[in-house]
Amino acid sequence: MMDTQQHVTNQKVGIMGGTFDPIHYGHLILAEYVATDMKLDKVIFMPSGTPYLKSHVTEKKHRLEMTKRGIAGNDKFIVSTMELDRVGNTYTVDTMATLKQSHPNTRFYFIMGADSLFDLERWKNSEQLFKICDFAVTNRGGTYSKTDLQAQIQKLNQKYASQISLVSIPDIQISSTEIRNRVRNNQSIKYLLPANVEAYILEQGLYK
Ligand SMILES: Nc1ncnc2c1ncn2[C@@H]1O[C@H](COP(=O)(O)OP(=O)(O)OP(=O)(O)O)[C@@H](O)[C@H]1O
Ligand SMILES: O=C(O)c1ccc[n+]([C@@H]2O[C@H](COP(=O)([O-])O)[C@@H](O)[C@H]2O)c1
Repeated sequence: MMDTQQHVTNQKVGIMGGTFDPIHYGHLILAEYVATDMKLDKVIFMPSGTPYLKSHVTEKKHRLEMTKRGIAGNDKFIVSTMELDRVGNTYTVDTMATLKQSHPNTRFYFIMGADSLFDLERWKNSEQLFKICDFAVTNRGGTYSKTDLQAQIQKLNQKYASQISLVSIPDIQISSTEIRNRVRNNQSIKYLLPANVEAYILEQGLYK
């Protein structure tokens, strides 16, 4: 696991969780906007080890390398291998409980898109998760109306006393699925993700 200890004591820290298969500008813009709006000191990109709801996920070493390349050049962004190193299905509650225990004075914000918000109650031990960390959520490509999002946030905040904030970002329709499909179909993925990640995908022959 990367040593995050020295970076995150007594701070406000975002956790940008994802499969990152591959990382793209949607993830990066989301993390940057949340960091700015919530005045975060750091954002930890946390590639999921075994995302139990997804099938055919690319090897961990490739997703880690792409994530490292994707965040390069942003001093606020770091990568943790905590979930990649853990054995078994990846549950956010385990990650956040471990982080909270080792950094009791740090305020953690789990960052996510609206699709995740509507699944959140079905995540493992979500009631415990709501108590351990705050959430920063954004719309995703205009999928939900602002009213629906606000209603869902209000519902969860009332039911679980959770702290979920809505952050606005420009609508970005990019998804990792689309990038994988485009590579498979020999279509360009330029400008959907950082050039060094694109180069890595092509060098390694991923998603063919
Ligand atoms: N374009 C985007 N705009 C806003 N949020 C996004 C965007 N893409 C991903 N996210 C959010 O980032 C988090 C991690 O996403 P993930 O790594 O699964 O990427 P993805 O593009 O959704 O991948 P896939 O297409 O394989 O499902 C999720 O909470 C997701 O909602
Ligand atoms: O803990 C859970 O039950 C859980 C269920 C689904 C997703 N998550 C987390 O949500 C983040 C985004 O997931 P995904 O599958 O959209 O890449 C990632 O950090 C996952 O580990 C967590």
